[in-house]
Amino acid sequence: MTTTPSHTVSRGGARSMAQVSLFAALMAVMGLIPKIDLPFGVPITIQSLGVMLAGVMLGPWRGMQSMALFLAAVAVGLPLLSGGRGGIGVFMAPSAGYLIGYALAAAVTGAIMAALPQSTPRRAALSAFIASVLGGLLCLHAFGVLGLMLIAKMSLSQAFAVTLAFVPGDFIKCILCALIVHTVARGLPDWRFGGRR
Ligand SMILES: O=C(O)CCCC[C@@H]1SC[C@@H]2NC(=O)N[C@@H]21
Repeated sequence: MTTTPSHTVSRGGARSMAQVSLFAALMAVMGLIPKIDLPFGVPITIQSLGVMLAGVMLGPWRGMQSMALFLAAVAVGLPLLSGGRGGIGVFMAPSAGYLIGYALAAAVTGAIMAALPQSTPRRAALSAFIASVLGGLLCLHAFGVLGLMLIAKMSLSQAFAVTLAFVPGDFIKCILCALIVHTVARGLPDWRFGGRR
């Protein structure tokens, strides 16, 4: 019978925690890049690329944890959202649906990434693109639309029109995510995208 030494387990756990923290920190760094404000209260921000990256790089569970950690830091008042915003009030603003969606979209992105081929850098990049479009774009926007309807009291068609404005930019982020995965897959061939075992 083979047993796993306890130090191996704790080393894996520590590595996992470090990766979760790293992607939460990456979101904070992305928050330093200025947002572009649009009239309806939802800014253009690079942070949605961080959501996609957390999902494809860490997988559903740890990707979601990293976003939850980031959102918890924002909720307690750290000014980590683009433009230096933070505090519980941001979860009552028109963009709150997107914010809540960060954690769930990372989970969906990660789950899709885990299910798709990644045997070569090119396949991993294509899988990352598909996972980002479905999770980091479609799923995130679904939460955004829900938030706009519940908080900003928009109709479904108004909320849909608002979210459509972000699609071209977010599509470019999906391409960037795929390019980053391609680079990581070439440089770190052992990396398990989507948290695959
Ligand atoms: O910082 C916030 O208050 C949340 C902003 C949410 C912005 C959403 S995320 C998806 C879409 N893409 C963007 O660039 N902006 C919106």
